[in-house]
Amino acid sequence: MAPTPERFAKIMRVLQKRQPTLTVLMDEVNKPHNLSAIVRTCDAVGVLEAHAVPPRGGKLAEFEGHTYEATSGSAHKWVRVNRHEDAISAVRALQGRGFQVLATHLSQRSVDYREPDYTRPTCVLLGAEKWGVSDAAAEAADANIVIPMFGMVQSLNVSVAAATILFEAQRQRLAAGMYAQPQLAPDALNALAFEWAYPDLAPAYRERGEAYPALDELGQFA
Ligand SMILES: C[S@@+](CC[C@H](N)C(=O)[O-])C[C@H]1O[C@@H](n2cnc3c(N)ncnc32)[C@H](O)[C@@H]1O
Repeated sequence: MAPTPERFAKIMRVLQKRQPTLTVLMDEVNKPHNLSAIVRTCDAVGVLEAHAVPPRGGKLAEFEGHTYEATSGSAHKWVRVNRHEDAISAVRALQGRGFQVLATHLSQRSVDYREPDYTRPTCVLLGAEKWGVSDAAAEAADANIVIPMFGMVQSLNVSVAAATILFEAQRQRLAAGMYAQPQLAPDALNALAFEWAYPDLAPAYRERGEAYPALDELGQFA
């Protein structure tokens, strides 16, 4: 079914602000409501796709499926979560794609989370609720960041920490004009627009190996 013009305009507005160079890597974040809340914040900030190492012993179906839909408020539909086997290989893969990886980790080299330049391609590495980011993953990261804490409790909830850091990234990127013009390449933007606007039609195109329709000069799919 074709989306209403209003719905289609909203899809285009959102995609024009998506930030393919900003992401998170969730390392064994194991509470579904935390995963959902982080994905929801990713959507709000404009993260295009997120990354996760599923908790050990957790069921893949739970991680990829419906258990985190409730808290995400459907955000999981708009932010793809890529699965990785382990944190170190995920960090290396993201660095290989040009991302600086900022591990949320208290160490001798930790800096205040507001110090890094988030206009660079950036991945924020978030740790598991119980044991945080491993020392090995923190070492593999390009920098370690912390949100200063002045209370009796030592750490924040992981989804709260993610939101705090991602909105600092949003603040810096807004100031740099990165939401004022599309960060996605035109072909990628058009493909996502078709997938979001026609979720019932897009799979058949992919199965047939056929290119999606192009946007015409009116910004509609021909
Ligand atoms: C509950 S904390 C983990 C606590 C764990 N006992 C530890 O020592 O790391 C879960 C995750 O939230 C994030 N986090 C919590 N407080 C933070 C802070 N003050 N600065 C940066 N990240 C924080 C980190 O990603 C952390 O791995």
